[in-house]
Amino acid sequence: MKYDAVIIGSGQAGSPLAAKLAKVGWKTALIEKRWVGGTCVNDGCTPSKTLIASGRRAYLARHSAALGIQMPAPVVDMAAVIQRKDRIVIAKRARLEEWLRKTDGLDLIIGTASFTGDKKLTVHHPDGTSTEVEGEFIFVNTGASPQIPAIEGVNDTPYYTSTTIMDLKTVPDHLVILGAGYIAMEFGQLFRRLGSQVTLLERSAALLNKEDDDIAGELKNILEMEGIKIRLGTAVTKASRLADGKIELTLSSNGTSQTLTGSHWLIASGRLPNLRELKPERAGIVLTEKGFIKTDDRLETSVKGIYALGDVREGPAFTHISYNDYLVVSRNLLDKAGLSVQDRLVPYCMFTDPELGRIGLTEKAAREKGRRIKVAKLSMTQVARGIETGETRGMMKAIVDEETHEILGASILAPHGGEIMSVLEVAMMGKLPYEKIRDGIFAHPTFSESLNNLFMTLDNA
Ligand SMILES: Cc1cc2nc3c(=O)[nH]c(=O)nc-3n(C[C@H](O)[C@H](O)[C@H](O)COP(=O)(O)OP(=O)(O)OC[C@H]3O[C@@H](n4cnc5c(N)ncnc54)[C@H](O)[C@@H]3O)c2cc1C
Ligand SMILES: NC(=O)c1ccc[n+]([C@@H]2O[C@H](COP(=O)([O-])OP(=O)(O)OC[C@H]3O[C@@H](n4cnc5c(N)ncnc54)[C@H](O)[C@@H]3O)[C@@H](O)[C@H]2O)c1
Repeated sequence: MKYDAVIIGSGQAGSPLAAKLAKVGWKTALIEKRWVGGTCVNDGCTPSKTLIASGRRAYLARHSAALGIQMPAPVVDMAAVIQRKDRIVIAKRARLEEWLRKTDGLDLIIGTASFTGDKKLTVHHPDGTSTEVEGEFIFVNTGASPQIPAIEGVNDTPYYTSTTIMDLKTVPDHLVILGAGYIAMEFGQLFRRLGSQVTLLERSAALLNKEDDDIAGELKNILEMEGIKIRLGTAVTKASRLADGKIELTLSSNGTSQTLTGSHWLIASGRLPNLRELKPERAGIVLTEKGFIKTDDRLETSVKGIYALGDVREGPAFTHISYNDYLVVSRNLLDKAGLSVQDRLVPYCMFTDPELGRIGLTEKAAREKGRRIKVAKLSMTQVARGIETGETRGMMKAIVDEETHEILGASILAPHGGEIMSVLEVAMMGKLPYEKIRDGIFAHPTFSESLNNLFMTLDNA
């Protein structure tokens, strides 16, 4: 079958791109091997944030006495927690599938695509049949999957990934997590709040080494205060399953070796692109050193007419970035917009509690670039809204250019940190000098109002 556009993977770029191209009259095929919606809907943002909401309820119930409300200790009904997550995920996936199937000019093909040549693919369907497909344009949005490190014994030791752990029917006694990145932080806090003992094992000496030390340190304190153990500079050299079903990990740290036993093991050490089945080499697509698809800044691969979007490229792996990739590609192809992914603002939010909302440069990145900067900092203990709601953990931090006073970046470790960060993102989009935020009127008493106070700290700096 010949198409104008063939899109492989129905992730956060593939689905809207397929619908958009079909709508403007391109004969379009969207090939998906599993479930529409990809990682975000089925294994990522939607299920994890749904579970995290349950964890937060348990936490708030346990801490309500501080606000004068006495409650019995919460009982976690894990089966109900998982059922709620499944209901929300299934409904979201179903809505998306209905929309795709109703889109005129779009064929949703269920099966696994493999290149057979330049712009040619075979789709292997679940029933064992296959279809040959050809596209004038091809868009790869196949996403990424958990990376499993080559640790001795890993294949004979039961482990969970971020996908499989979201189907647990009982709360683990002791969850040991390999890694201390986004997934480890979010899931570590979630399971601690549901009642698990939690240990994070991170091989780097520093936590979240892309973030400023004060921010990473503050978050570490917050998680440790909740009872999570974080072991930095720790490598796992061997894994095994004990006779009682527990897992045993051999750890190496500072030249010494010791063992750690847990009831469950979650591997959260990064993700690798889904390319094994796709076989991009058959189309002559060049990969990066780390094995992701290499593109130019308009997302075209080394083969003209073949594009790569989302996590399958090397770059920030977020839903909103994949969606922005779709906008860049579609607007360039359809409107000749000349958009590029270079220098785009990349916001992100780690959904710990408090959240870490981030945008632009950190202090350390700005200094490494030799930028002349001022740094504004405010503890959440000084934020009126935080004091009133009993949520004073965290801090706000912003980096401004010493000369132009433009905001270069912000780290907001606070309740609703992602939302507060977005206020500063808009200021950055408009290239506002920080004084506009310092003197702007925000409703009282909101968290965002304290951005006045954050930038006031620069008055005497
Ligand atoms: C636990 C977790 C939590 C996350 N939380 C957040 C968050 O809070 N915020 C955020 O911004 N990001 C979050 N992310 C990251 C986010 O989910 C991804 O960056 C996002 O989904 C982008 O994915 P994508 O569009 O590149 O592809 P995906 O959504 O991964 O879709 C790829 C699709 O391609 C299909 N596919 C693969 N190979 C083939 C093939 N050969 N043939 C046919 N189909 C194929 C797959 O089945 C899949 O459906 C999270 C990720 C995880 C794992
Ligand atoms: N809120 C969000 O936006 C959100 C939430 C979850 C996941 N995600 C996305 O999913 C991606 C994957 O998350 P992740 O947590 O798996 O990866 P990550 O890259 O965020 O963190 C992995 C961590 O594991 C460590 N590590 C790697 N190998 C190790 C080993 N052998 N032993 C000990 N530590 C090891 C790394 O040093 C790193 O700190 C993220 O990069 C992010 O893009 C986003």
